[in-house]
Amino acid sequence: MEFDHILIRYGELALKGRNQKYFINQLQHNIQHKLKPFPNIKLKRTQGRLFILLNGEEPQPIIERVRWIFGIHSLSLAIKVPNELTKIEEAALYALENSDGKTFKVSVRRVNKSFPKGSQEMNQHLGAHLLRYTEGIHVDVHNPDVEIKVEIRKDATYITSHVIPGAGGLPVGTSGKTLLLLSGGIDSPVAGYMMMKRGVELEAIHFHSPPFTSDRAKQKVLDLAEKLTAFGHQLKVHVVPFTTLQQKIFQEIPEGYAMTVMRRMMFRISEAVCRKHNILSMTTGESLGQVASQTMESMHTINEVTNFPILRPLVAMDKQEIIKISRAIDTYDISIRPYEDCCTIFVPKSPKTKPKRDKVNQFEESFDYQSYIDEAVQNIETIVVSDEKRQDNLFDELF
Ligand SMILES: Nc1ncnc2c1ncn2[C@@H]1O[C@H](COP(=O)(O)OP(=O)(O)OP(=O)(O)O)[C@@H](O)[C@H]1O
Repeated sequence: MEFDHILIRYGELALKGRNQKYFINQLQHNIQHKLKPFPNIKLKRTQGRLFILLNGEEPQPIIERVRWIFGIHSLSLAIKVPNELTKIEEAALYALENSDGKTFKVSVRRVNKSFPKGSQEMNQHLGAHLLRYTEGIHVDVHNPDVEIKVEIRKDATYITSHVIPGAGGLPVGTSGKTLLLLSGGIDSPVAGYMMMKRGVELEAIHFHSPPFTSDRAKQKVLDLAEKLTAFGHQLKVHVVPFTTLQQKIFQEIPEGYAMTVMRRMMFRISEAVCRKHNILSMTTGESLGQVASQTMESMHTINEVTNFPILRPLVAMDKQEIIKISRAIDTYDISIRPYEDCCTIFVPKSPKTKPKRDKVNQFEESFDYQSYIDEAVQNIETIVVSDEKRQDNLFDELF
């Protein structure tokens, strides 16, 4: 006897009513993708559950990959036996003996109503059986060390003990797509992660100003993107050549307003990329009050240039909370590598904290920025970062 399956529970999905099928199909697709390196295993779907049939594979590396897939509520190693009482008894005993529990409880769910014993009767029967064949182990129905769960289904019975928490959220791909403005800093990768957790697929855009920002700075962004693929499949990173436009801004716009204009140009370019790739929103790592450009007035002035939704999942978070997540998703060490950001290189030490829309509009009239935008968009380099190299999704701290 051995644990030969992994049972996957998908909590929040159960609430999605008529859309449930669509959500589960996407979840199944995402799991299948992550399990490509294990050709022997099979993924099966029955009412309300997904099962991974291990076919002799070691379970631990598979659990490590699967538990980071959004939409999964929890996982358990499971033993599959025929719907026969003696087999169920044997498997329940194996599950209990392979746990460290000193106290236990049995919870039977009888989905298959043609099984002759009811759930309550089975609880008592299996509880008594386990007590008879073990020593020094007691029943505790309120706070057991281990809960032996028995699901009697149509095809077979599945017995589990430990419950491993999953990543929660919604399957990536079920909530549309957003364009993540990905700098090399701490915040924007965290913002990307938060959106993926709500089921949103990402493409990323990065504004690069060579030779003022180096290849190292670009590589840093690609490394961050690669970390984010742990939660999805692949990530397209659109690298925008930003030097000419930035230099022009620096020449034409009064110092205090250069930062605001630069952000507005970023959103204009991002919107063009969204339109081209059929993406309906943009996401930034802005958090209110964190720096001069992230005041309410500044957001108001910057937002004026686009009517696409700008999602700011970190807007009300403290820096410490953001850092905690960035450590947990393993982007922090990359984000703190020293690098040059296009925003900091050209921009004055003291940008206006309360930039006004009418003033900015007036300043922007000083040059034909649209031609610079068009040129930047035409020369975008798109790099696809995939999750193929990733085998080790070991971010323990969040859960
Ligand atoms: N070079 C860039 N390329 C793409 N997006 C950028 C770039 N610079 C800034 N952004 C976007 O603008 C947001 C605000 O940037 P800013 O530099 O003001 O803040 P930050 O707190 O340092 O953010 P981060 O830690 O994400 O760099 C970033 O979170 C990111 O979404």
